Amino acid sequence: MEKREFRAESKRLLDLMVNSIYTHKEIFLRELISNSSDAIDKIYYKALTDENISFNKDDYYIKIVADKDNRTLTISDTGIGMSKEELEEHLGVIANSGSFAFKNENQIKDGYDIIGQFGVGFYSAFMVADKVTVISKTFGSEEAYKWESEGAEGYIIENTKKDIVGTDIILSIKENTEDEKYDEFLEEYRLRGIIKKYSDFIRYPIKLDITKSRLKEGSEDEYEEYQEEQVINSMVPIWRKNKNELKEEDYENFYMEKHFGFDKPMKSIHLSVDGTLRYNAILFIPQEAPYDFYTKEYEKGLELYSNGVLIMEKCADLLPDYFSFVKGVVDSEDLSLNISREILQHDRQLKLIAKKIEDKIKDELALILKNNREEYEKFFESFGKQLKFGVYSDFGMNKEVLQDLLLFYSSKEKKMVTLDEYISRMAEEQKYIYYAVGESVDRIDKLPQSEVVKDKGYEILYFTDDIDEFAIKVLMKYKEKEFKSVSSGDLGIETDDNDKDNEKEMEENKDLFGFMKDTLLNKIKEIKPSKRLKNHPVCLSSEGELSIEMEKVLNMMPDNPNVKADKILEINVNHPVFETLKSAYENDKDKLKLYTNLLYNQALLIEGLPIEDPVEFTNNICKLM
Ligand SMILES: Nc1ncnc2c1ncn2[C@@H]1O[C@H](COP(=O)(O)OP(=O)(O)OP(=O)(O)O)[C@@H](O)[C@H]1O
Repeated sequence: MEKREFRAESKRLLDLMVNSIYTHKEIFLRELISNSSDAIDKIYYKALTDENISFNKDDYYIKIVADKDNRTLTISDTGIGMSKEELEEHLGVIANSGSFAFKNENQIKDGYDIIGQFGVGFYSAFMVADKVTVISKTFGSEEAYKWESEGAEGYIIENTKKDIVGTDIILSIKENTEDEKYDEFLEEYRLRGIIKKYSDFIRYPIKLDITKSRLKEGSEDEYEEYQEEQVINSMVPIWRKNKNELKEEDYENFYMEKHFGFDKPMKSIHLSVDGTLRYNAILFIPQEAPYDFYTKEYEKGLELYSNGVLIMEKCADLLPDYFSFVKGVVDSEDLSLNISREILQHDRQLKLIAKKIEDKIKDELALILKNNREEYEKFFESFGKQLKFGVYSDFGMNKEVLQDLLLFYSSKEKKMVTLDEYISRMAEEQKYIYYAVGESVDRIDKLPQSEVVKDKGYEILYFTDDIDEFAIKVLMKYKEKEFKSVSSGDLGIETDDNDKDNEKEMEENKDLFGFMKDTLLNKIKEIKPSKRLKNHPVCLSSEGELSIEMEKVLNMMPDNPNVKADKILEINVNHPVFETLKSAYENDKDKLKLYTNLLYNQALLIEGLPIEDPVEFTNNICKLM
């Protein structure tokens, strides 16, 4: 059987390339600049291996010139250039990468950051140009050649003149259409923006003529415009610099330049990892949450570079949700990129980097917590909620990572404490870690439910964020100690005597409690003598997994699930009010109904729940008055 070769239909292929590989047209400049940088790298590499060639850094640069009158944009470089054959092979055959071949032929391994590998980037020029002219003179040759193409129809190559070795790529920029303003690729500010965005860390200077204005000579009020050549790119990225050479100020400036935030970062972390997986990263933990941090609009992610070229502005896979506040950049030459120079999904390297970054952030936060408590508390005020969401989400998968980074307000210490600090202060006989839920510290302080726990001298953690109790339910235990709400049915601190008393009271007043329960119909699950109340006549508690506070939070959700906690109305049988109830039961059942409703509504109010019928409530009070 005869084996035949596929014949690529170049025209169709080019069309496909131009129109479907890249999401943004502006990418063409990144691709052409990367090619120029590769071309200079190749001369540099040759100079390293051939002593007859000298490499004077100042002679190597990339220059961008926009000519609005002729609608051309020229990208020139002083790189290695292309011979006639190379023009033919590299620009005449789609998906033939001279750079890839160069790397293989010269067995280039580490340290030389040649970017090209697929042999397609050049054609992205046709996204913005209807004609592309390449004038090139290769290193060691006297001849120069011109390659020219209007895209699908093919190309021509002819002899031409060029003084210095290198390549000029001249793009005849397309006319504007209704949807697309190609003009912008001739504007200084736009070109500068694209260079800064994608090619800021190309290692050779990228020069652009910038229009400036000055007073005309001899005139006091007449101005004239003139052009000044400027290097646009920063060249050496801060993350490739030696840590010892950098001051905190340098990191702060970078943070500002990158618009990571308006605050100063709380912490900057510089990672330079060498080994099987090589990468550099600069990470920032901000001090303050951006205004949109807790909204759906906020997008997490780190800037991702490969060999100094921007691949992705916000690579979400590099950060877990609970550290979404972290800003920064990661640069690695070991990433697998796809043809449009985007990162491959599920890239193994990326996963490894992400894991290291996560560990590093966690360690840094733990260190700040240990060594600079005040600073950590400020951080926690901004981002604590996010850490608690982290404990709660993914079925508690990350609780181990996060539990020691949590802070809660303590009834005893009157400040934020860690779970570990709580445990270290626990009384020997204390079974649980107690918490109370409410809107604010002040409100929780006044909760009647917490009286017994406080009287015992036990510390209570105050949960004032909606997420708190949900997170704790997922955590379940900390160092073998379970969490217990002060409003839960069984607090685990009563003595046996107390229990017996309660049973006796329940038995003796069975009919009274039965009548009160019937009065409240299905509003409560049970009514019983309280084991926890001291000075207050009533309170509400709950049974089961869903607490009253959780009911409140869930019912505030947009898709209001209308859940109900199993509520218990607890009556303080040692309070004078109980005597009043008993005598009403004997003498005036209507009054007892009134009292029961009042007490129930009082309990709702203390709990921060709305009373069902405020008008009836106030009328009832008036009746009694
Ligand atoms: N300015 C230049 N100077 C010298 N050679 C160049 C230049 N631009 C392109 N080339 C040659 O043309 C080849 C094809 O370029 P192209 O941009 O299409 O692909 P690439 O850079 O190799 O790979 P990628 O698709 O990953 O960018 C390059 O590999 C290189 O050999």
